[in-house]
Amino acid sequence: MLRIGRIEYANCTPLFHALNALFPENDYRYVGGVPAYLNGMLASGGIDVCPSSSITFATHSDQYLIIPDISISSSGPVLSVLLFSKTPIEDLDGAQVLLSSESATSVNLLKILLRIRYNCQCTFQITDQSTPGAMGGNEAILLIGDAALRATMSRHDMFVYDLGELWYRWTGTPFVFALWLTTREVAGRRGDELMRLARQLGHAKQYAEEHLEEIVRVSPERDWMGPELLLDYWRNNISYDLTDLHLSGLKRYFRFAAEIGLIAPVRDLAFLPLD
Ligand SMILES: C=C(O[C@@H]1C=C(C(=O)O)C=C[C@H]1O)C(=O)O
Repeated sequence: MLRIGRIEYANCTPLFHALNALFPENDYRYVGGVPAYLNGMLASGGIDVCPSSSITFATHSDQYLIIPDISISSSGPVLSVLLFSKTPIEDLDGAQVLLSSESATSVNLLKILLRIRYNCQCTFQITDQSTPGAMGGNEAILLIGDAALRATMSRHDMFVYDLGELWYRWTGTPFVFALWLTTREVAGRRGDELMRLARQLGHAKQYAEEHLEEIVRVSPERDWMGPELLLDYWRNNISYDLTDLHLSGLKRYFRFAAEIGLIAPVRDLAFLPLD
């Protein structure tokens, strides 16, 4: 039985809903959590495969395999990866910035944007705080996932920067927040099951795109986001694609990350073979 990590954010709801609706016979075991937790579970062998922070691949590119044709990404605003700041981003030089403990990719994206794009040297502190109001004496806070969506719906008087949008305006390429990753070790033992899952994810992706209105009616996020905003988010912000253009954005992100010493240079992307 494959153990699959399930990110408990609104961005994943359509895909997992579709996977279960299309293939009810699957005996997958789901393990829910935030990305940072699931990244750790995949690394320690507690799960076999999951949508993982994309930078996870880069940290051990000899150990991980990418499931082809699927991601969590955006080409422009993503709506759920947001920097809330008391000052304009270009004035953050010397400031201390709080970083969501749930993230691995977006925290490094922010570091790249601050250093390379805005020429700001900041200090960073990881936090479990999930509202912009809780940043105390710090200058800014990075929130991801549902915490970011909730924060943007509440009242505040801060500058808000959408990291998907900043990246797209800067580079002209999509940003890949999450890749579906497995390990070479699991692929050696359960290659057939992973290939079947990869095929099912392809179908689920298409089904999700075609049934968003149905899915919104039964999704738990509808209660606090409202059906219109949730549909809009799925339709116009979140994408599950992983095209060549996405991969060029991903490689550019890895190059920037290596340039400022966040990771070692990544030579090649490695994919799960599909036959
Ligand atoms: C688009 C998002 O991207 C998420 C950001 C991640 C990260 O920063 O490590 C990991 C998985 C994604 O779900 C989001 O948070 O909504």
